[in-house]
Amino acid sequence: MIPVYAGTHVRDAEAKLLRDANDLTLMRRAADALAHQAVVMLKEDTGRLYGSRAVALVGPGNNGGDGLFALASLAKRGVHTTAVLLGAKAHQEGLAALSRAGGRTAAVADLDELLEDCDLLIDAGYGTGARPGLQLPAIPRDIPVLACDLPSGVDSDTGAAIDSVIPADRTVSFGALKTGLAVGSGHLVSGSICVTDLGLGAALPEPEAWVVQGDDLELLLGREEDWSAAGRHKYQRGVLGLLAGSAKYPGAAVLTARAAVAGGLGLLRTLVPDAVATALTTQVPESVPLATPELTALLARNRRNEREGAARIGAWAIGPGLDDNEDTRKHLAQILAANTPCVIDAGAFSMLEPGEHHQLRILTPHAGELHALLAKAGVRVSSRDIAADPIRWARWAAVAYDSVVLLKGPSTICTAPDGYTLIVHASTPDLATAGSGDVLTGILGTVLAAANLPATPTNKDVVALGHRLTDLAAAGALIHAHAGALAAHEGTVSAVDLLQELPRAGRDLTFLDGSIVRMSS
Ligand SMILES: NC(=O)C1=CN([C@@H]2O[C@H](COP(=O)(O)OP(=O)(O)OC[C@H]3O[C@@H](n4cnc5c(N)ncnc54)[C@H](OP(=O)(O)O)[C@@H]3O)[C@@H](O)[C@H]2O)[C@@H](O)CC1
Ligand SMILES: Nc1ncnc2c1ncn2[C@@H]1O[C@H](COP(=O)(O)OP(=O)(O)O)[C@@H](O)[C@H]1O
Repeated sequence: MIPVYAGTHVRDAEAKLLRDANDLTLMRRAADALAHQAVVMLKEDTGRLYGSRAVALVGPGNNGGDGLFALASLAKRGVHTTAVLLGAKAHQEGLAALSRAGGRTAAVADLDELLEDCDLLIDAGYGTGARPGLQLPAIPRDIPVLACDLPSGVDSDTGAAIDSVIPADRTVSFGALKTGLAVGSGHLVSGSICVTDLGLGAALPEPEAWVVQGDDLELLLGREEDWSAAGRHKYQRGVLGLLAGSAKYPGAAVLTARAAVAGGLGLLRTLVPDAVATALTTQVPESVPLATPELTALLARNRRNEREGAARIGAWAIGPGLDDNEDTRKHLAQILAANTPCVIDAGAFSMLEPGEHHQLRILTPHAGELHALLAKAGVRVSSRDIAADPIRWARWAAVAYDSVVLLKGPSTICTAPDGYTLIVHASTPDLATAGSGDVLTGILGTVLAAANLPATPTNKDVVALGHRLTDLAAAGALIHAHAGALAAHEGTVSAVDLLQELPRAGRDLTFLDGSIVRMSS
């Protein structure tokens, strides 16, 4: 897992380590890393270094200073370098270094002409010190862009980006991975990210979150396999209850059920309306229907069997395609009262109330659903605001609903009520396809059912269990994302394609590092 820090915290840590305002130790390290990546990109794009052309947008602060020192280093290696000064002032030592190395400066008015014959644009405009109201020049899409610390126009604390943000092909993040590069639009415009260690160490506070990598799966699942695992019967492998589907959305229940079964469940019990039952019987023959009268008896028996380590239903997946009506409200109330761990999605949100409870719950909204959940809890925030600062609003909902929240989107954010947060990156935008979320709910249900969690956490272990649940949520999102990557490799992605890739995805992940983030020193 890669730790993530708010950009302003990294900036504070850097300031703590410097002896005085003229100390250039960290800036030189940052500039070296930037120049190194510029060399790599120039060689990749042009096949040569000597005689290639690099232009840098240079802002008035230290971000611009990094850019000037990096350009100076490129100029010494035979690159034609030009610094386009964005403000009235620029880093003085950086300017002097560039001039000594034979680089030149130009005004913004000259930018268009310079870009006509440019192999690489270094965006050293604004970094962690950017304030709202930036004015940025437009950059043609076909020019390779290397961002210094973060793309200009991205908020390093939240991932919000202004419309004129300069998207990068590659970003060199100094000192640590910043939140603004890990989530929201910032994640989408950063290209591949290279983190450069500046030795900030103890000067940094606790990480704000962690980006999960492909090879973290085993750790997140926390399975302790021993010889006895092979002797488990189906109830011990995990039994999932499914409350989903409606006459309008029968397919959602089918997708969730198929995902749960494909994930390696012991048994699936399905509580679905008649309109869905036939589809389930034919399309998921492994599932066993659960009739309404049986539910009460089974929930009661569950409590007894739990003590014997073989719960009749170890977890519930609730919501895909579900209708808000009297019957489903009654079933939902019964299931929630039984305190079994559950994943709650889509159609169930309108029937959910904020407040404390004694149940392990994962809620899986997208930004629109999070908006509605927060509104019900008295928090007025638009979907747009949520997209601009997703960690913050996912945390609000986690507290308001006393649940782990898995906020869906290009970066999936899993957060516990105490703020513990994991981020999972999708490796393909093709995951955003109808039914993809239903598949995720099925995967999460299986992961929960297999985890053998206590039905009623005591106050003593509630924080630790919140973390465990967050880990499991991230594990599910990781498997889902990897199934998406495998399906995308074959062509376009549908929810059924995801289902087909699921068995391979879980197995692969033990060996893969699917991250776009690399650590370097
Ligand atoms: N600290 C360190 O030791 C290290 C820092 N490092 C690097 O420094 C970066 C942080 O540097 P920074 O703090 O100087 O801020 P930066 O992002 O250059 O921007 C500040 C300048 O922009 C201006 N400005 C801002 N918003 C504006 C607006 N809307 N419209 C107009 N102007 C605006 C602002 O103006 P002012 O507020 O002064 O009026 C100020 O002049 C960091 O990302 C990393 O790259 C590395 O070298 C490692 C060591
Ligand atoms: N731009 C994107 N790139 C990658 N993954 C995405 C993107 N947008 C959404 N996703 C993922 O796709 C899935 C969509 O889920 P959801 O919105 O619930 O779909 P549905 O309701 O149709 O099943 C989620 O796992 C989400 O994280």
